[in-house]
Amino acid sequence: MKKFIVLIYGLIAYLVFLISFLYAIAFVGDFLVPKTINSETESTGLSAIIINLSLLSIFAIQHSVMARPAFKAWWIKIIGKAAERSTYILLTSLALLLIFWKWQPINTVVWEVGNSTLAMLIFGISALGWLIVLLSTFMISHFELFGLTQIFDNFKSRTSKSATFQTNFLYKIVRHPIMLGFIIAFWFTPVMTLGHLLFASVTSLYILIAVKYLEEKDLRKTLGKAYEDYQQKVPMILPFSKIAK
Ligand SMILES: C[S@@+](CC[C@H](N)C(=O)[O-])C[C@H]1O[C@@H](n2cnc3c(N)ncnc32)[C@H](O)[C@@H]1O
Repeated sequence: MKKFIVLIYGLIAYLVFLISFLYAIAFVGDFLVPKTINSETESTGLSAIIINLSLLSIFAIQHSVMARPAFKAWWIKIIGKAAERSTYILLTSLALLLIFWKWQPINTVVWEVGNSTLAMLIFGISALGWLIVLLSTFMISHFELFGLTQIFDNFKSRTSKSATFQTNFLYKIVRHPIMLGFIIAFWFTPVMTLGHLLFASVTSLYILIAVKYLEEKDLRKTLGKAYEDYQQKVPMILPFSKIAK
């Protein structure tokens, strides 16, 4: 019975992730959904900036703290190994939905591309960014990354194998294609408002810091020389850049 509950819980977490991921595309792209990054302004000036920075900080803290091995080791004792990743995904998705819900648009235009062909091209590049994000998750192990492997293995009383270290496909070009995809998706917009610029700048800065000082530190600890060699050969986030580290 407990295994069945964990299975349902993990499936719900994955569903919430799918909703938040699809909503993120429409939110950042400013189309289709009722509330986007450039919706009607509710508050202005400093209060909007403070609210938005607070929302992004909640996400950053949740996303970074819960991903650390020490936190995971402690948290697994409480929640159980099978449900750990699903819980992480669920809380990450809820933190994202909170951003979308409470985001304070600041609609001063920073740039606007008038030429419709160029605007479509920029929009297309942003869509490519989202596609890179999604495809890269499958290159690592989509179902393990989102906790599905763990809940199904638990249901079938099998031991889950952790995802293997990937150095092929897009991981041959950069070490963090998922993050590169996000950066492309956030920056390529035909209409850049101050609110969108704040969102793109803060998230990009967070990505760079989290990847360099948290994720890679953990990966070096776990994988040792194999990861150090990978760092020497493949650039972190900027494709074809000479300095890998
Ligand atoms: C959200 S994913 C992001 C992966 C990577 N930073 C990226 O942008 O493509 C985070 C998880 O991927 C794992 N990871 C990072 N690089 C990996 C690789 N080359 N192969 C397999 N797993 C990786 C990390 O250990 C972490 O559990």
